[in-house]
Amino acid sequence: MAELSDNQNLERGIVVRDLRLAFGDTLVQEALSFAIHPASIFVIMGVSGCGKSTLLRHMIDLARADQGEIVFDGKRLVTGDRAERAALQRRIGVLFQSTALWSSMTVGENVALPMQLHTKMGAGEIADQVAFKLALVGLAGQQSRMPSELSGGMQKRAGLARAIALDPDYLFLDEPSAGLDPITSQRLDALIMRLRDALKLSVIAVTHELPSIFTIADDSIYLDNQSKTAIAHGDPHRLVEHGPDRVRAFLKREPIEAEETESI
Ligand SMILES: Nc1ncnc2c1ncn2[C@@H]1O[C@H](COP(=O)(O)OP(=O)(O)OP(=O)(O)O)[C@@H](O)[C@H]1O
Repeated sequence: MAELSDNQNLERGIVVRDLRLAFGDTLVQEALSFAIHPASIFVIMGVSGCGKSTLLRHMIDLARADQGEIVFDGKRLVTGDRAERAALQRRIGVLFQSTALWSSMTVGENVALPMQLHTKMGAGEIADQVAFKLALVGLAGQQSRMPSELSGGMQKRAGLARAIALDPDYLFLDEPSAGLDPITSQRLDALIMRLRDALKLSVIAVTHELPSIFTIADDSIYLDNQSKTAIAHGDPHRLVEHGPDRVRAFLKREPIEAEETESI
């Protein structure tokens, strides 16, 4: 992890320093230090239960670590005052695994909601923005559909349109391809990369879908279940050849050691 030292003071982007994640006395991960560059896709990977979602929840300020810090564009997340944290929240878009569209609202109303709640935009401007965001995710003209009428892949796209409603700089995705067939999953990967490029988004994705990892990740971190810390950081194409044994096994889908299997 020596390369991290070069990235510890990003003016733009996210820096995580010496983060410790625990539930009471139960350690999940510790000594996590890494940097995420602007307009890149960073994948958090590791076997089930290693702490990927827990790390993501800390990074979007839904949980507080007892040690370490998370810095967005040079500003510490945890010690920032309320106004600063609220401003930062607006720059973060999140797509949870469940997508969580409001089922009683149309797709258009779902995407409009963050703008109604957090901006002073008028109805016409919001309608324009909704149309623009839906077009960006390949759902042009789908405003009046109900979420239940959409396929799983379309629901993810609608969730993405809502996640980017406020033009965030950071987009967090928790298992974006979960439950999707391989083709739909591939299309979602292409969309995520398009959003990175078109909107200069920094995307932070939790996933253990190997095809997705190799397709979308500019950079990645592997959270190890045994040592409770990150044991690899970098481009997955490099890690699959030159990473530690457990990381190569994970990326090659080879059988993992018995002690690790027991904790799954
Ligand atoms: N609220 C909680 N209270 C106590 N322990 C928790 C809580 N949430 C998660 N854990 C534990 O923390 C560890 C990490 O969980 P987490 O969900 O972050 O893993 P994950 O890598 O995202 O797993 P998966 O890939 O299966 O979603 C697990 O051992 C889990 O049981």
